[in-house]
Amino acid sequence: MLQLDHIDKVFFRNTPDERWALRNLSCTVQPDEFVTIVGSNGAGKTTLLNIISGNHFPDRGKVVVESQDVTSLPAFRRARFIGRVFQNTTQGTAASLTIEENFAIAYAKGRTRGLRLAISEHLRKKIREKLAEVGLGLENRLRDRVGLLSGGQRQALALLMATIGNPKILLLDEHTANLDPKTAGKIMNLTNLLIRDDHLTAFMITHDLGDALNFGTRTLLMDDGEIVLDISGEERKKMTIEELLERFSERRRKKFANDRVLLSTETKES
Ligand SMILES: Nc1ncnc2c1ncn2[C@@H]1O[C@H](COP(=O)(O)OP(=O)(O)OP(=O)(O)O)[C@@H](O)[C@H]1O
Repeated sequence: MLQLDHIDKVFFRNTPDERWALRNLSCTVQPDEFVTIVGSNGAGKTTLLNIISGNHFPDRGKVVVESQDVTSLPAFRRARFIGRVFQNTTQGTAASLTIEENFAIAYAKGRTRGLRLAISEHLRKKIREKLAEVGLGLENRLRDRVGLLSGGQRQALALLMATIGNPKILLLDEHTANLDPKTAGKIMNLTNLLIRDDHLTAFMITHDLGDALNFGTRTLLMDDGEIVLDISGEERKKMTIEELLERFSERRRKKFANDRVLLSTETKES
């Protein structure tokens, strides 16, 4: 489904500030896989999503989606088959537009024809059905401005908008990090439902090691531009947070360092 082949991404190459965000990174992901990504500070997690989405191009290596080499395809051309949701709840939606106008834009994204923002009855019905499934009471508020909604409601909208055009791949960049635990739980349930029902191949960056192991089907642990651990199946089912951290230390000969990850682990333990 998705193949990342020997990817290097270097910022400020040949300057004193040279940064290797990704180093010779290879990874093959099958359809229906839901990959959670955790890593140390500056490990390259967001850069990895940017390489998949086409927001960044690799300095070396290939990105292949369903046997098509998309390495040099820009983000707007990939929007047809890739949806993305960000950490910032205001980033995925336009506050000054109504719910249905936001959906119309999301639906038109990546399509060469039908770039009109007019909303057909068919689309309106589809939006209502999707919103009703979420259970946030938004299905009867299609003409409300998105700026009036709560962070959780906006993030639910961002998720539905990212998937309304039937993408193949869904990228989630800490999309629950700015929400309170209860709302984050609801958004994760919705995420799971959408991934399962729409048969999406998904990637989710999280700073919560528990979520990384509990959600999805496979976990990548990253450090310094590389995948240190790639866990799935029975091994993953049995894996505890402590074991994950131990395995990291064994491999890298250092302690795992991500302030936000360690903070969220400590908060849960106390
Ligand atoms: N646009 C950019 N310009 C210059 N350097 C960048 C850029 N984006 C990322 N980097 C650098 O590349 C490295 C990887 O960054 P990235 O944001 O991918 O890491 P991350 O794992 O998502 O980090 P964090 O968990 O701390 O958010 C870091 O050293 C970062 O400073």
